[in-house]
Amino acid sequence: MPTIVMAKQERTVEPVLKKKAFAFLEKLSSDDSLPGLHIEPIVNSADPRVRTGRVDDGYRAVLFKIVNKDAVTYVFHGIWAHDDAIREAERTTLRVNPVSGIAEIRRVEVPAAAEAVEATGGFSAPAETSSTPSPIAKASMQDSLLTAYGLGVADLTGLGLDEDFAQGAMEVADEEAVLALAGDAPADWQGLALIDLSTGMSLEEVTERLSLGQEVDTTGSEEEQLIRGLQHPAGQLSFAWIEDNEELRRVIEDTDFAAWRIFLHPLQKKYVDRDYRGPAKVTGGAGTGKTVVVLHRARRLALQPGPPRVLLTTFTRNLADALRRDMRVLDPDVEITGGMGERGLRIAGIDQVAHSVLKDAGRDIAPAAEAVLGVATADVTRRTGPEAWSEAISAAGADLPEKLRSPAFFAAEYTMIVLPRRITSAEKYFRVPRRGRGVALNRGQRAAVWAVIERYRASARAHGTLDFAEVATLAAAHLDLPKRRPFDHVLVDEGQDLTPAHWQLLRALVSPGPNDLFIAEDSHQRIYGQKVTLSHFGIETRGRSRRLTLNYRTTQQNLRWAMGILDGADYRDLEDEAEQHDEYRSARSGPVPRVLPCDSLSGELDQAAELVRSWSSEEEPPAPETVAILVRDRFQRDRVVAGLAERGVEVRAVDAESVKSGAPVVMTMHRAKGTEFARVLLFGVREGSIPSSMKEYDTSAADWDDAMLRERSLLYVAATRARDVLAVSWSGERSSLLQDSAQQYSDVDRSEQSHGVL
Ligand SMILES: Nc1ncnc2c1ncn2[C@@H]1O[C@H](COP(=O)(O)OP(=O)(O)OP(=O)(O)O)[C@@H](O)[C@H]1O
Repeated sequence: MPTIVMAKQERTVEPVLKKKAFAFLEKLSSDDSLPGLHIEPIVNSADPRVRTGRVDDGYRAVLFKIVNKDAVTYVFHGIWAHDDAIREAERTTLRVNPVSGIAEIRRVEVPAAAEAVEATGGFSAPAETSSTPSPIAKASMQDSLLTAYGLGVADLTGLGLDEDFAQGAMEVADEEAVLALAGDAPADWQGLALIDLSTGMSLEEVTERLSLGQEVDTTGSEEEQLIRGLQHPAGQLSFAWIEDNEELRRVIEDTDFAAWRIFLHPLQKKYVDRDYRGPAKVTGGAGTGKTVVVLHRARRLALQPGPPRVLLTTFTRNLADALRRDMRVLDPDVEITGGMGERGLRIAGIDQVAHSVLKDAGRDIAPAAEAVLGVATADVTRRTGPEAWSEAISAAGADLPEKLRSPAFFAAEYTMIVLPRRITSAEKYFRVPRRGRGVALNRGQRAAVWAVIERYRASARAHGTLDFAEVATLAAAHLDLPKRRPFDHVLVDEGQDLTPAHWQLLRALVSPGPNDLFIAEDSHQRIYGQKVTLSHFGIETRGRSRRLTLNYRTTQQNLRWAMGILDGADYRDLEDEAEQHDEYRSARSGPVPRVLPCDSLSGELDQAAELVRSWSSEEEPPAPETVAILVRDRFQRDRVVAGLAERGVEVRAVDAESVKSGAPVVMTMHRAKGTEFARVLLFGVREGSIPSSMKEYDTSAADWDDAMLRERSLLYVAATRARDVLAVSWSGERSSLLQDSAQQYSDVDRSEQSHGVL
């Protein structure tokens, strides 16, 4: 039975052909001699392995047939109308790059005589073109980006890049030109290598990232070499081995061949497949495919024999729902279980997991409650409301210094110090080290603080409630006494937002050991809670921490603008290492973000209405639900929905529910975490809204700095939701977060705006 390898498609298969394409490939994978397939070689083709096959009367598939001993492999290149298919087949070759060993599909300039190819053993295709574009910005050699990094043509060809492509690369002077050239690279991996090098990455780093630099194995037949080339890690950017018919169906039926499901970056693939001796972590900017890695890895672990008990978790229920949907798309055959610790894969928000532990524990929760709260009972079903700290401060905070009368201070003190350290009495609280809290407390102040905490706990007990951090801490304590470990592997997405209680719970859910914890995080996207250092919770990822840097979601223009928001801020990751963002890059290009200042809210709403209208009246408008307006809070969200309705533009507020088709969406920036849209308007980016007034963080410089970092991150998260087009508006004073370099990349044109041109 032949094996099918899909080559990444430049064009999607037309919807009417999908069923036929699937039927064709299904037949081909069972028996290539079946009648009706009409697999035929092409006279005068540049590559003797090329074949065409009949999809229907008007369309043919172009394939390469590799016969390696008894095994037959077909590389599916695409489907074209009959005559185009023949032309494509005549001039296309599949070859192994002699330097990198990676398989590449190439076009030759002039169809070569088949005999000529045969005479060379059919392996070195004639006069290949790298389809290097000429309309790139040419520059003098001293202006070239790559020469500025000390690189020459030989360095690039030494990696395996085509000579003419390398020469073109030496002439590019700016990012736009790099992207244009990379988009037309002879092979995906060559384009990526160029983008990496043009951002200042060293040859060694590029070699490592793309698994280059190994001597090409020229042993065995040409067929064997081709198969190795198709299996090369960097070959996975362009070729995917299809395992079964179900996978084939999904690949064909998906509109865009769902690139993330099958064509992984070599680094993504490595982090999916690799076994780790303990906790491991993947970091990376927004849109670098961390979630994709976590999903593939969860699938791999869940499909192991046993099957093992696997948990895939994240910060919110919405995000967990999205992971569940994505897992169904990735592989509907992965069994998603509902119960705690059942064999198979469970996908749930971390607070849902904590709740399940307590629910399953029932009355057995008593020892944990005693250890965490100092009383042997806990009512586990209802949650403490957000007003509880204010009430406790009013009721028991008479002795508090003015600056400590802040619910934000108490929430942080409780989740960062009191709960993780299981403090149940004033005596213990007097002695606890409070490193990192940023505000020193003397004994008298500690007594005043503890009085409020006691009141908070007493009031919750009286109302029969627990807060989320208490639930997670109780769950962790329950699992630790004695050691109950409901999972074999735990994977975490959006790790930067988790609290100490969550990390204690995660550590308690799985025994330390191989592949125990796998964490995806981006500290630039922490929009909840305080900064946490993993090693304080028995989770040591040092030496097993890796970074993804290629953004698949957004354009380079949007990405640069978004990264400008982060400039100058001091971020640290979960290992307490300084974070950087200058390595992130995208291989896509698009318009520069629009910046739309307005004099009044009503003017800003006018602009938003006009913008959404103009997007929807384009020749090829985006699907309505792929347009989003992101705002600071729910109040503003409802105001935008009402304001646009008054202006005749129908948009839909989205909260906990998922996005429905049919109308542009308005959602808070917090809710937008983990989502993506073709076009995004950031609305109301003004001082006092983002960053907010920040009054409640006046208690300490450290709390204030951390809160400011979260505001910055929130705007970064919001800006990085945009795939293609980004616009930013405000009325009144522009947000100070935009004053830095984010502003300089933008396209502000007041004269255009004053004439109402968007
Ligand atoms: N190998 C790939 N090929 C094509 N598309 C990819 C690949 N990896 C990721 N993507 C796409 O890039 C986008 C971002 O991926 P993903 O959501 O995994 O990134 P992320 O790092 O988790 O982002 P964020 O931190 O912003 O949530 C998605 O649309 C995803 O489908």
